[in-house]
Amino acid sequence: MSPDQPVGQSAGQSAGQSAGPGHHSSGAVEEASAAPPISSTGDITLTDVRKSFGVTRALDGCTFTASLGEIHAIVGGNGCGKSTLAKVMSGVLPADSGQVSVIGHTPSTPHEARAAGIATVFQEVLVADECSVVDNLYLGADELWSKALPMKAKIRNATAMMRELAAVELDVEAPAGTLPLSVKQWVTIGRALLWQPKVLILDESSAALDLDSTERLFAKMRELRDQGSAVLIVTHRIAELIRISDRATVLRDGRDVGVLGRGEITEENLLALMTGRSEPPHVPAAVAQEVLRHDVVMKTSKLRVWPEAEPIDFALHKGEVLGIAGLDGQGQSDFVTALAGVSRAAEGLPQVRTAAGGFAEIRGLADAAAEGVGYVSGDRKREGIFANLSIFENLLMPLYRRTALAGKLAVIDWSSLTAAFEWEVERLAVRMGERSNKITSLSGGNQQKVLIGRAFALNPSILVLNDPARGVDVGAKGELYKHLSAFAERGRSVVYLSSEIEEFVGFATRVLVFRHGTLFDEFAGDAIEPASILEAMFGQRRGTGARGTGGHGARRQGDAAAGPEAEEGARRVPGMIPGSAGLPPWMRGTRRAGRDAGDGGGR
Ligand SMILES: Nc1ncnc2c1ncn2[C@@H]1O[C@H](COP(=O)(O)OP(=O)(O)OP(=O)(O)O)[C@@H](O)[C@H]1O
Repeated sequence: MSPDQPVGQSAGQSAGQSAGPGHHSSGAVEEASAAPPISSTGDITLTDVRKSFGVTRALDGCTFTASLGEIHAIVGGNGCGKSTLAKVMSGVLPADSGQVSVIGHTPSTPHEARAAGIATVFQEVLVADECSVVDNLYLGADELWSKALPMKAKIRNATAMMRELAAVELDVEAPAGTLPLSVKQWVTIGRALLWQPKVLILDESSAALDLDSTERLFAKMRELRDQGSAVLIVTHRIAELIRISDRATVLRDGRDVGVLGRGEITEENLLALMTGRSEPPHVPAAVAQEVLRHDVVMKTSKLRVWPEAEPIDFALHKGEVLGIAGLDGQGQSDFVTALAGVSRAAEGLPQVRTAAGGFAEIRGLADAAAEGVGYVSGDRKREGIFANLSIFENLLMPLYRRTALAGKLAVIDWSSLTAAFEWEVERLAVRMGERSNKITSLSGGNQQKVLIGRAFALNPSILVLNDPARGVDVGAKGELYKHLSAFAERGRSVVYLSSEIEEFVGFATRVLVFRHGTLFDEFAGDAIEPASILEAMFGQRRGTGARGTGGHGARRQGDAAAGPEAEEGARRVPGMIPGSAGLPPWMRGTRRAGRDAGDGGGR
């Protein structure tokens, strides 16, 4: 640390000082208004920063100021330069020009940044799968204090840290590769927190976290802020951002276009600054009741996502936009991946209406593709992109065979492919350079748009989307809803799983809430409203009940009142450890309430 580094309000803790995991006690969740007043001194000051990648101007004269003791959001559309700004502050990328001062430092390497007390959690979940959790947590730490720390102490620290952050009892010596995405995300966050940073930068770090976990992350962020650190967050989850941020800086096309104070951070203001327009995104009116009278195009009968879960009788109608909600790990992801043929349910097969008017079973991806069922995953790294291929190939590869002239792969109809590419790229507003560039040259949100474009390009009759808008900016989300609604209005159907319940409002015609691996409640039309859906997710029935759902019996009536034992029993799944139902083997007896159980399927 340099001598002129401002000292945080708490703490007497210097950057890089090991606080140890035991230091990280969960603070009570309080609202942003409890924040200390923001100092006007620019503890973090970037002035007129420019950074280009070839012809792409990622930062084009960007100025950014944040203070110690605040939670400051960096917001903007996909590809506007947020991650680049985070990387410049973290010493990952050098600025081409402009001044960078982060608590008195201009780090030129990540190592320098870390030594100065700047810790960053990057957008992609960077975990070495083959290494243990403890090694992952201490990754990159060896040269400094952790070298002196005996392995036993590291294991103790790592166990305590994961217990506190992720609320799981982990075997921290086991390889991290088998962990679900949400727990891996906690490993990356834990790695940053081990340093008790003076500046913590979180780039889309709640994207893989469920509701409970996000609350724990918020508590941690507030704790750090109250201790005098600056917490900078990049997120597209507007509702979360409004709740947690003390200030927000909005970027557009590589420049800062406005700073909003606490009371000014509203979706309307953010959208106006991000897009330069003031009208909200167009969302067509719900056609909830009408659509339920349409033909059934997909159904399940007594399908069980887990062996001991209650069976699911479900019907999707022509023209429907069906939202799927639930706390993480309640079976909703297993359900939608089964619908799309990506995974198999424990019992039963989904059925889809065929062109001939009958129903065909979906046993796998080939059946799904043959019957026009498309799938978009929110976990693009694991289930979506081909990192070594171009943007063009990533969007259109599944079409190569279809468009091959005379049915031969060797003769590809490039002109129709190009037309399809241009159509999808334009309507999804993908911000990109050359189409031959690797897909990894795109920002995270733009990569996701390419995956969505791929699904549309296959012209499916049913589109199953598994949390597709992760990392997609609010403006582009509005566009996506518009395209999906238009798709449904043309007589197609949409199944849309989201971890952000606000996404359903004004978009879905019906929402099904999952709990304990089965349908728990249902909302349609005007009843689709975040607070009620949230209550249902936590076991309070507020909707019309899950119609057509078989055999919930007594537990359906008494779910909320049945008490912790009944709750635990209901979650028990064969092959899992009693008392930690829903948990894979790498988790031993747990205090987590099963809410954020690793949702291995489809994520
Ligand atoms: N390594 C790179 N090579 C080429 N272009 C890049 C590279 N990194 C970023 N870009 C481009 O710079 C622009 C800004 O990217 P950046 O990742 O900072 O955007 P972002 O605001 O974080 O977007 P998102 O919200 O989608 O994550 C984009 O157009 C992106 O394609």
